Amino acid sequence: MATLGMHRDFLLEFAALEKPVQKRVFEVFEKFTAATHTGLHLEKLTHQKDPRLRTIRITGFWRGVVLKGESGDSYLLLKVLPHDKANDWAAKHRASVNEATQGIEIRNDVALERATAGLRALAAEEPTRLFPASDYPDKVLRSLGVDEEIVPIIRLIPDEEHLEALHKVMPEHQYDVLLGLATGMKPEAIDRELVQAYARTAGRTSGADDGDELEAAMARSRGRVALVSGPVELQGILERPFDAWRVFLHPSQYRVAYHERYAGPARVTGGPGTGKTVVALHRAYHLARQLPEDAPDGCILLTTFTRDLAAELERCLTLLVEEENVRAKIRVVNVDALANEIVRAEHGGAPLKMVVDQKEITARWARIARRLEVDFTDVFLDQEWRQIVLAQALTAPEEYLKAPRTGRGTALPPLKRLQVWRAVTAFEEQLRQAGEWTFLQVCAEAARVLDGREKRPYRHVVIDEAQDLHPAQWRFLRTLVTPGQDDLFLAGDTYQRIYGNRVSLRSLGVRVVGRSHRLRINYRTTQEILAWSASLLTGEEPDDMDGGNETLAGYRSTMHGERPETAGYATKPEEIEALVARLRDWTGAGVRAEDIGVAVRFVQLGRDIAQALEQAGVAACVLGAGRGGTGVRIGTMHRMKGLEFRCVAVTGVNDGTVPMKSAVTAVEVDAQQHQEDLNGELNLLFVACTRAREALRVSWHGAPSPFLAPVVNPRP
Ligand SMILES: Nc1ncnc2c1ncn2[C@@H]1O[C@H](COP(=O)(O)OP(=O)(O)OP(=O)(O)O)[C@@H](O)[C@H]1O
Repeated sequence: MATLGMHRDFLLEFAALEKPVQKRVFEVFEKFTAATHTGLHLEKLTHQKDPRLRTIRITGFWRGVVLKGESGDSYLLLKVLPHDKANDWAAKHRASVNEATQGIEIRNDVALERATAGLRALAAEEPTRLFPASDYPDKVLRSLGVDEEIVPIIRLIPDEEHLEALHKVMPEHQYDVLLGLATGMKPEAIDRELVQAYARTAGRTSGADDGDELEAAMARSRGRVALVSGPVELQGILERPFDAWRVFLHPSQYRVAYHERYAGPARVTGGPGTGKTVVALHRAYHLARQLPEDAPDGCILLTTFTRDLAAELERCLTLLVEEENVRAKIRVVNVDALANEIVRAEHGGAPLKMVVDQKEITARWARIARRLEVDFTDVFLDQEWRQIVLAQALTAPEEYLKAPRTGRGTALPPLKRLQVWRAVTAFEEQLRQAGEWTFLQVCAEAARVLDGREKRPYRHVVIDEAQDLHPAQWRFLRTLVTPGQDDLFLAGDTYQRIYGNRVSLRSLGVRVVGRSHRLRINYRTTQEILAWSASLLTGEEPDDMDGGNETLAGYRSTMHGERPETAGYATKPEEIEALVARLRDWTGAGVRAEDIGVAVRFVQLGRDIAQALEQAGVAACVLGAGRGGTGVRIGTMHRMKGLEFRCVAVTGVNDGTVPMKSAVTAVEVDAQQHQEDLNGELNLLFVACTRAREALRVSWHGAPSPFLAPVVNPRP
């Protein structure tokens, strides 16, 4: 049987075709997998750079471009284009095998020749070089897979912009390497992430050594080429062309997700949109397929922070895992709901009486502080309770007296600590007497319950959005699975931490040293949106939850689009009116209302916007308002976490609102906490902005948020 490979670009072009044409495409290419390809009419052009590129008729208007292996037994589907464009494409391009990765790569020879002439002329006048030989010797570039034809060209490039102009014409791997170097990655890191990753993730190679170079190269091109085993698989891929993440994992994603076995907890980190969730989903799938046959259903847990995110994970998992018996092995539920279920079962089955309203909790602390005459504010006591007492699971005053208070900015001598402890005891006692719980207490109790049992409920636990979990939640997660091989797999990004839960994984028995991997290519957002959003963070260096610092070096996107738009207004009604007009522009340009997100710092502004949209006849719904809905999605920045939209408008980014005063501890109460809270608020804005795939608009009324200073008044 012939080997059929599908290039990622082919799938993306297929996605944009009309249904009847898609059907024809399937009918044509199905024949390749059915080994009846000999009867297919593959046309050769008279003048072409690569004689192995052939075109095939799909309809009178559309043609496919196929790379035919020398042996005639393997084919790679590359493009589907209108007739003339397909011929033109096939005439100008050439396929080759990369020297470092041994994977297949395609280049536009004609455009490269033209670009070289242009760059030469430019280089005569412009002395700056992006890749001077003194910094990037030939030997280093060649070892990373930049070949002898490309090296002389890139020596002429003056800046990143000119490199980007070559994106679509030079071989993709070589462009990835050069962009990585240009954005600050070290050659060793590129070698590890882009070169070695390919070597380790070579796909199915059956028969590949028997002489067909194309088949072997396709098998080594993970992330760009998917090998298709037959018509059913072909149909499976073509049915959901927008979900390329199911099939085309980048090698740096693949090697993490499909690593055979980790000796202990492992972790994937990376900026927004780098595919951490995608990797977590594939990891769960991999683990489920590795289980012995007699493993019970639901023995792998896939979990995350909130109920909404868990629902999204569940939806994606169902897309990814088609085998029912494998899917049944994975249970998806959010951390708090699972802890609640365990505690509830332990305490007789009745629903737990939860205290969830933060205002109510703070008011209780205030009453206790007054009654006991302790001189601490309600906010201070609440933070001390959550961040020290619950975080370290302290149960006695002696423990609290000795406890380290890292992360808290006010020193507490022993007498003061005893005062705090009295307040904590009173607060907890009040909850106990009323039979009430807070979320974190439920997690702590669930951990206690499971700790006392011999058997752990899960074989593997995969955790998404791990950066926001509190130590009490980590302790609970730790008790769900026996420590050892593949026990915990974490996906998270400390730049997106918005709940101020600083944790040291090591101290919680989660050691990821040597098993932590960072993703750097953004698949969601354009480079313009990414660079703009990242510049908001300038100066902030988050920790990596493991004692080191995270870095944004090499974090990049290969997609391009418009620069984000910023706009300030005198009043709220004016800002909303302009927003409605922009949303109309977007829908008028063909963007579905559901693909538009409006992020606000507090829900009331969201409601005002929803009302204005309703009056303007634009369908909209406020996320988390308890009812589903259609139309433009309006949500608080917290609700935006984990979501993505084609167009995003972040609205009401005013001084005094972002950061939100009430969410930031006063500097007099605790200077360190004050800084942490400010970082949390900045991260929140970053999270909201990085939800946008194609267009981002940020607006305010009155004075703009101080966080916008780097972009609204760019420094010279
Ligand atoms: N290999 C891939 N091929 C195609 N699309 C991908 C790939 N990896 C990720 N994506 C897409 O990129 C987008 C971002 O992926 P994902 O949500 O997993 O990123 P993330 O790192 O978890 O983001 P965030 O931290 O911002 O929530 C999604 O639309 C996803 O489908």
